[in-house]
Amino acid sequence: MLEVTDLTIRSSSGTVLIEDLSFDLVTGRLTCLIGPSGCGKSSVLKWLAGVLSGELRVAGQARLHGAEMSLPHPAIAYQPQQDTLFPWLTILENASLGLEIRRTGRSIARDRVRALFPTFGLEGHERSFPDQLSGGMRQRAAFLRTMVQKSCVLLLDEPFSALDAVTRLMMQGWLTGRLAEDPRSVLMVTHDLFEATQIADRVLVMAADPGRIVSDISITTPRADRTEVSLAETRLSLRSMLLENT
Ligand SMILES: Nc1ncnc2c1ncn2[C@@H]1O[C@H](COP(=O)(O)OP(=O)(O)OP(=O)(O)O)[C@@H](O)[C@H]1O
Repeated sequence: MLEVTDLTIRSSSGTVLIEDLSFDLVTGRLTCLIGPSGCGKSSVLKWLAGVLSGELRVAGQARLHGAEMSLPHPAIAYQPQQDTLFPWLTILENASLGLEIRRTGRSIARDRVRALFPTFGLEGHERSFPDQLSGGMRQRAAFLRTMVQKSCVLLLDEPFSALDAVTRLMMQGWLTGRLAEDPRSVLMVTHDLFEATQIADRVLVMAADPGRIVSDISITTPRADRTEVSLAETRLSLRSMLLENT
């Protein structure tokens, strides 16, 4: 389990961007983080990933299985909002980079990643460069790069925002299926309430000025029983919370 305690982030001028944020991420559970634009969702992920701008002032602690962590930490894999693929590397090289950095041998890493290219709709593009692919394909390559890492915590910042509706459903299904086989803690930012209620075990709702958690909702309906209708009430209540806090 990953625990975040009393996270406060201030700008260099002292403005409080995020105040006293505390939450935990349980292994095998997918937590969605929602909230109005600018409330600090990406900043939470960036801090946990160890890539928050150095000019921001941060207080707070992260613990993994009870032990304090220094960030960045190899137990955490991060997919930023932008795909951040290196333009001079092929899609295969980009997608296997996370594994290679963590010392998986190059050919093993590439074989492992190549095997998933069909599932991620990237087959035939192993040697393409990022600027030869659509935004959705680049996002799937970045998602693949994150998912193949063996890290026990995954931070996903709007991982499906560039995907068409059908591909998005396929990737959501793949993610939840993968988590069932190989449980990890997932914190995923989304602006899509339907997505959140379809795949999350829990939804954390943030408000802005300063960024803080205002609601923590567990979704216990089994995923197979989740439909437009069965979770309509949950979506309505999430929407009202967002409207109240925007
Ligand atoms: N380096 C920085 N210096 C000063 N302020 C920053 C910096 N980075 C982010 N902020 C501010 O922190 C706040 C939170 O930004 P953040 O990107 O985390 O929000 P968000 O909820 O992820 O937004 P969105 O949903 O639009 O992606 C914003 O007010 C933003 O302007």
